[in-house]
Amino acid sequence: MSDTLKREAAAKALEDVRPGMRLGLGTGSTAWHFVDLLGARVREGLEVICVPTSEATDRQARDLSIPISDLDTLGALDLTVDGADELDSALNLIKGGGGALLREKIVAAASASMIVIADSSKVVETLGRFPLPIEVNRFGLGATRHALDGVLKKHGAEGEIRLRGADGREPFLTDGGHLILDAFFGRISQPEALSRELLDIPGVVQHGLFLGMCSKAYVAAPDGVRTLLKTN
Ligand SMILES: O=C[C@H](O)[C@H](O)[C@H](O)COP(=O)(O)O
Repeated sequence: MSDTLKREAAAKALEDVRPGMRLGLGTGSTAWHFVDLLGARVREGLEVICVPTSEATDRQARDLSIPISDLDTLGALDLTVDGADELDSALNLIKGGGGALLREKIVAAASASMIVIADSSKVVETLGRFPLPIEVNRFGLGATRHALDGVLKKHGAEGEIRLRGADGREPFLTDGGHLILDAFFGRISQPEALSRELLDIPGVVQHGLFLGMCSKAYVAAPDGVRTLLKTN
């Protein structure tokens, strides 16, 4: 996705921001543009209070003098704007390509609504082409992988599970100090059941399926930005 398209989707989401809102700020290269544009509006006098979903977004927002708070102080938010790795027509998502899925899900769940900004290449008929990020505790990794293998098999996964960043280097660590396992499903035909089964594994901290959380998506393409709304 070109930066121009990312910025166009981000600019559209900015139109939904009202003075006084408590905002969740997403993570990733598309959310970066939203935070950047929001920073310009804050400089012009827009009053909002924001909760970032990662250390990276926290740094970006502070550099732009965007007022920052946290969920301990605010408890609930009005709106979260975030990117996604995949979205389907029901606005179910795969997120976590950048490893921020746990904080992103906590912040989105605390928000009255969630808007996703993305380009049209992220829209899929069935989720699962993008490897599903699964955040796991370091302790008991072998047992967690073993349990995950069973879940992947049951759901007809086309591929395997990979520990992120582990190819000869230190594995990738999330902001919460956990590991990420990327699971290659190919297609996820029963996302709700898969979500429950993953969360039933004690070593799984969270996964990147965001089901029923997103209310609206702005999808940018060369011929303009489309608005997708949650139907159910
Ligand atoms: O962990 C990262 C987030 O879920 C991102 O929002 C997601 O990976 C999309 O990122 P990008 O906008 O860079 O494609």
